[in-house]
Amino acid sequence: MRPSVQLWYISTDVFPAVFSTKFIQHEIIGGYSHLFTVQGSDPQLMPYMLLAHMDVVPASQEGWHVPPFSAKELDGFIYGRGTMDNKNSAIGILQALEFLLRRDYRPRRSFYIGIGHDEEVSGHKGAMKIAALLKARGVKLSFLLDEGSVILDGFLEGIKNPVAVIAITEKGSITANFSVEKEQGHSSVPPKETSIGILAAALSRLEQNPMPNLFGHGPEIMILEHLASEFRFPLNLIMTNLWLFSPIVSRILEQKPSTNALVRTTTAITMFSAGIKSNVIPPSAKATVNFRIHPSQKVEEVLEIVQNTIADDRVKIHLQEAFDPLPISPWDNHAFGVQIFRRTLLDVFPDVSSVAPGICIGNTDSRHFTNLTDAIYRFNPLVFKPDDLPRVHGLNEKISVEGYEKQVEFLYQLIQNSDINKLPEPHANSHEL
Ligand SMILES: CC/C=C\C/C=C\C/C=C\C/C=C\C/C=C\C/C=C\CCC(=O)O
Ligand SMILES: N[C@@H](Cc1ccccc1)C(=O)O
Ligand SMILES: [Zn+2]
Ligand SMILES: [Zn+2]
Repeated sequence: MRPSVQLWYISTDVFPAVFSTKFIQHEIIGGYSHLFTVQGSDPQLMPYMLLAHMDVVPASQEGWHVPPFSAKELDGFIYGRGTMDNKNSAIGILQALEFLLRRDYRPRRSFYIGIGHDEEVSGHKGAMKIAALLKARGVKLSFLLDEGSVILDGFLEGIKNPVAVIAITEKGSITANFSVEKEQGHSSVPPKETSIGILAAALSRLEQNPMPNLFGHGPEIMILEHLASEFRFPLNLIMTNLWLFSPIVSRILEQKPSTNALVRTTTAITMFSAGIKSNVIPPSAKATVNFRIHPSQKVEEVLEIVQNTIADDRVKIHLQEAFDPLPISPWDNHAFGVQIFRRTLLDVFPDVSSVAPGICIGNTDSRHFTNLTDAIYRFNPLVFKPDDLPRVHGLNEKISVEGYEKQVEFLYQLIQNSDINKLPEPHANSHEL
């Protein structure tokens, strides 16, 4: 069935070579998502996949330097919702492919491009359907690359150079609805506790008692181990001796929200509603809490802690969505995807001094592809400074024109680098990365 609405930018007008090339098949999945199959010339080589999404979260009209859906350019930056998350990848992938095709490049290794339309609401109609279709076709992937981490610049005290962090797992998630019901009545004769008071106290206990700091129990410690030699003295000594210093380091990491997210299951009270009139005892109070689960925990363990912390059975818990952290993807010298990323980063980002494995603190469409490969990597070739992080889902999301060009260049090189059939022997130089 041909959907009635198609986004103008994924079209034959914008990407004429992509849409007219014989060895590329284009399909619309779930009404709006896109799947491109690029048939390589050598069927012996195992295919890979590039994933992106074109849907976005809402944007308020206030607080932006330019209207959030104008994509206006200001001082070398393109502003707009989706410029970092994740239209940059959706268009960047097609743009890189378009350039290669115009230069008559025929890939040797087949690959798939998936562009989802419902990532921000879990990807059940887009990415999940694409994954099911590929599975039904018997596809196995050598690796998959999606959004989820970036090149970090100035995030860690004591590291001078930008470092590429490639997420080898992503946190699990629980979205839980909490409610308290109590009898309605006249506010002149209030009970000792109202539904609002009971629920507010329970939520406050959740906030006041964060989940345990699990630094060292998951792959987050690998980030620091990989980056140890990047730190200036004496931090480098601390990072190379985490067996001794991890208690101090874990305390330091939990000070800032961005690094706190790496060391524990986070608790975010995101919605609250209650009350119907100023002189009516409220019959019910409701709240939504979003937990992002540390790689070393499971949904069940988190829920048990939640129950024990709330310790009040008048507070009812209803799960809206819950899934465990994702499996850990391979990270060693034989991991084909990692080799390709390293080499491509070396080609395109000479300033990046280190490539380290990390954790994606949000969730991505790639989590629907675990049946097709165990080598799922989440990485966008964008340089992030600390003040860029709040722009994702926030105000003034932007990408520099140069940054976007670098993203296209990265993908342009990555597609070509993936065409080697044998991994180069690791040599001293790439080892250091
Ligand atoms: C040791 C490393 C030090 C500091 C790094 C700390 C935090 C920064 C981590 C990640 C930032 C990267 C990406 C942007 C943030 C979240 C997006 C994740 C998934 C996106 C899914 C989506 O909402 O569409
Ligand atoms: N990617 C979004 C939306 C999402 C939430 C929860 C599960 C799946 C997707 C996020 O991490 O916030
Ligand atoms: Zn998002
Ligand atoms: Zn995203």
